[in-house]
Amino acid sequence: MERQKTAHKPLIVAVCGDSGSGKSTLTDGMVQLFGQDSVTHICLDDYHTLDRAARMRAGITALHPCANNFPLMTEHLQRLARGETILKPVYDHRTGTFGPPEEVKPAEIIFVHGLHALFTPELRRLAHVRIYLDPEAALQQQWKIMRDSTSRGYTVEQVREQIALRRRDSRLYIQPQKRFADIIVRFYRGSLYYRTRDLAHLDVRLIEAKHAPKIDLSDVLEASHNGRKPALRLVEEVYDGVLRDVLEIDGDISHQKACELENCIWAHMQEINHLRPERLSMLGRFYVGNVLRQSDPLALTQLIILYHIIHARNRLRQSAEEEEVSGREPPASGEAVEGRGGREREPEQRS
Ligand SMILES: Nc1ncnc2c1ncn2[C@@H]1O[C@H](COP(=O)(O)OP(=O)(O)OP(=O)(O)O)[C@@H](O)[C@H]1O
Ligand SMILES: O=C(CO)[C@H](O)[C@H](O)COP(=O)(O)O
Repeated sequence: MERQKTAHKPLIVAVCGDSGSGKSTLTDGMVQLFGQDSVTHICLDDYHTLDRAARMRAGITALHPCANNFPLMTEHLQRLARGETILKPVYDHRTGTFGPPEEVKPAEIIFVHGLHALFTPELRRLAHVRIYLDPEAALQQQWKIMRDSTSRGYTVEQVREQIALRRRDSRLYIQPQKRFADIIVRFYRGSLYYRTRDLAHLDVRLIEAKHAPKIDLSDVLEASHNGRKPALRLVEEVYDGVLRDVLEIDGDISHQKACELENCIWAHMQEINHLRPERLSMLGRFYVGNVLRQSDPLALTQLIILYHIIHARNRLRQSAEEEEVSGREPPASGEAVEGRGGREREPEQRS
């Protein structure tokens, strides 16, 4: 297998969540910002074992582990992590069938998004940054109906049926992955959404795991005061029984304030500031059917996650340099960077 010469060990960012939870929307903006040729982007839907018709015949949903090729996706991520090129299967959502495989080369940042991106211990070990998308359930349903009925060849009624059929598998196989995330991203409908019904003005919560490496947002929080209440707030909240840091972004933040806060966040990422003038408009983009829209809360969310990614990449580079100086082999992915001590609990495996 060809080995790609990358100056640094690749950093893997896993973006996990249920169907229609906003994984592609969140990830695409970050990928476009770097430029499609500068990062590697994998969607794990390509590792389905059955096409749409075969799944229907077998009475299995795409969320069930048996409908996905875990050995192949794991091997491919291991290879990319080693700097090797892979030949990846391709699943075409427009037709519900597989297309010809495609060659994928590793870049220094590898985005992996999918239903099961944090499902196995090995997938979690490979990921340096672990994100889980957990929008309000009614919102996710609205998003999925809109997307599947405009670009995946389903009628609205068929999408509703699919959602009902998948509920059990989502609870058993997808949602338990939440507990392995460094950051859970929760979009939800707040007061401005209810006044305007505009998806560009959703509220967001970024819920951090206790073990998640911290980034310094103190100046951003300071700048977020706008007279009444801050547009960005860091609070402590009990989530899934655990007290966590939660960063709240107000859906009614003004565009001017959002730009001001974005400036503050960019100032923390000097390494990628050259990307900014040309590609700034890539952040916050989402589709309502076929119509392209822009959302300030989404752009801020993507920028904060980018800040985490750049922070993780710097730590990875630093630990690689230290290993080189000490003459030891660099340790494998996630744990080396995060310095996580404890063992993870497994998602519940039921069938
Ligand atoms: N942050 C957001 N703000 C507004 N709308 C959003 C947002 N995220 C997603 N959406 C809407 O939800 C739809 C589905 O999102 P997306 O395709 O990103 O989900 P996904 O998790 O990648 O789904 P799948 O796993 O089924 O491919 C989008 O086409 C868009 O209309
Ligand atoms: O849960 C999903 C993630 O995108 C899809 O439904 C799954 O990939 C199957 O795709 P399709 O419904 O287009 O056959």
